[in-house]
Amino acid sequence: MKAVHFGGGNIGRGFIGLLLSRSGYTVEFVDVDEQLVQLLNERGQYTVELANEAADTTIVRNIRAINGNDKELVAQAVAEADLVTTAVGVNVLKFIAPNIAEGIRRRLKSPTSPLHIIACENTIGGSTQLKGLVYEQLDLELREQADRRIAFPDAAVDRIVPIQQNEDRLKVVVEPFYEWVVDRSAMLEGFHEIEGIHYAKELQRYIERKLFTVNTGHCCAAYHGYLRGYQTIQEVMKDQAIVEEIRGALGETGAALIKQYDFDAADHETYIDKIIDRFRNPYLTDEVVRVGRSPIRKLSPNDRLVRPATMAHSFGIEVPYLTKAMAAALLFDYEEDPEATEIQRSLLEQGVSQSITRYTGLASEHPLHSQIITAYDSYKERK
Ligand SMILES: NC(=O)c1ccc[n+]([C@@H]2O[C@H](COP(=O)([O-])OP(=O)(O)OC[C@H]3O[C@@H](n4cnc5c(N)ncnc54)[C@H](O)[C@@H]3O)[C@@H](O)[C@H]2O)c1
Ligand SMILES: O=P(O)(O)OC[C@@H](O)[C@@H](O)[C@H](O)[C@H](O)CO
Repeated sequence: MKAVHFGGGNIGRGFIGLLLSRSGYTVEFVDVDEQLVQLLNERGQYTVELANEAADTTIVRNIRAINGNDKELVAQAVAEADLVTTAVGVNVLKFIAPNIAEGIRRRLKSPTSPLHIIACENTIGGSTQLKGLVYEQLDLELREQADRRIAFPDAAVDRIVPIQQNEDRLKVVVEPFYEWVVDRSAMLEGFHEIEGIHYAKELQRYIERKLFTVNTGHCCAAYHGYLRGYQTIQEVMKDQAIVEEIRGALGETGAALIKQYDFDAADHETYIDKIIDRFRNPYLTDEVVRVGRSPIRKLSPNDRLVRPATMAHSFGIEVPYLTKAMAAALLFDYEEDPEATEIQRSLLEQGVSQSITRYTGLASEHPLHSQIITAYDSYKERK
């Protein structure tokens, strides 16, 4: 069995590649990083180390790689694959879609087996988004054929994999915890179950619980941590005042999730505690600027801050901690992050009120809008 995985980066190697290889797949990574592609091909294997006391190690074998710019090779790989997965970043999906579409075009010329394409990105409905981008490239007849033979099941993936600082360029240090949930209802008949994936009937509750707890908490840590000058999430978690901000925000998202999905309140509290412990993992060094990366994406209406806040607001739940985290996100002025610099330019040229509307979608008359401004002004004064 052959899996083609787009994005041989941290989560690609440290989680998706590892699980697929363990399940008997030959994994072909597609990446635009030439050096990475060359090394993966030279060695045909890499090491995954767990961030625990024993530093447990696994060698991932049966892997190779192709350059994402080689359109011909990528399309052919997709045409012949048994499974396609991605972990490139949600904003990159549009760049890989044309090659996936070409692969599908070739594949549909003969009666091959069904294909599942799973986007493992931190977003709601990532595979559905990818499907939309791929279908834009196909004519109606091919789309109808693809509807019968190609599926795009949505997924939620959870494992903290920081930016790597190992001497060995291919080695990845990952936290021990992992969760990969895939929408069972979207799988085509006869699919081969992958060991370690939980196939769930209703994915929405899993992805929202993950994104609005793990990722909401994580970005609160990053944005408040950045404001106070910390470099790593592990340092941030030693600051009790920030831990209170995180707990406050997760109390708000938790209340909304419990109302929306009827989660058991005690179980959800345990889920939050476990996540906060994961952020503290002393065997990891996770940079604040990685976790805070792409603040425009993180402030967008359907992402980890605004969506749970509007959801909570619609249930009559107050969200002072989430609005404070949004204000802190606006002040994330890390110069190497193009989205951070774009926000800073907008704040300078358009002012805070217009920038909030532009990035969060919250109109100036929305009650949360003024709360963000109040928090922003107080943080700005302290800066
Ligand atoms: N790292 C984590 O803890 C984690 C956990 C869960 C989900 N995710 C999600 O997984 C995705 C990837 O995150 P990451 O941390 O692994 O990032 P990363 O930067 O380490 O990896 C992304 C990889 O994609 C490659 N890439 C970029 N453009 C490409 C293209 N056009 N074609 C092929 N490859 C391309 C990059 O070269 C890089 O190797 C993101 O959506 C992220 O939100 C990350
Ligand atoms: O990848 P992002 O930029 O959406 O979010 C940064 C981190 O919160 C994220 O990568 C987590 O480490 C991961 O989602 C844990 O499962």
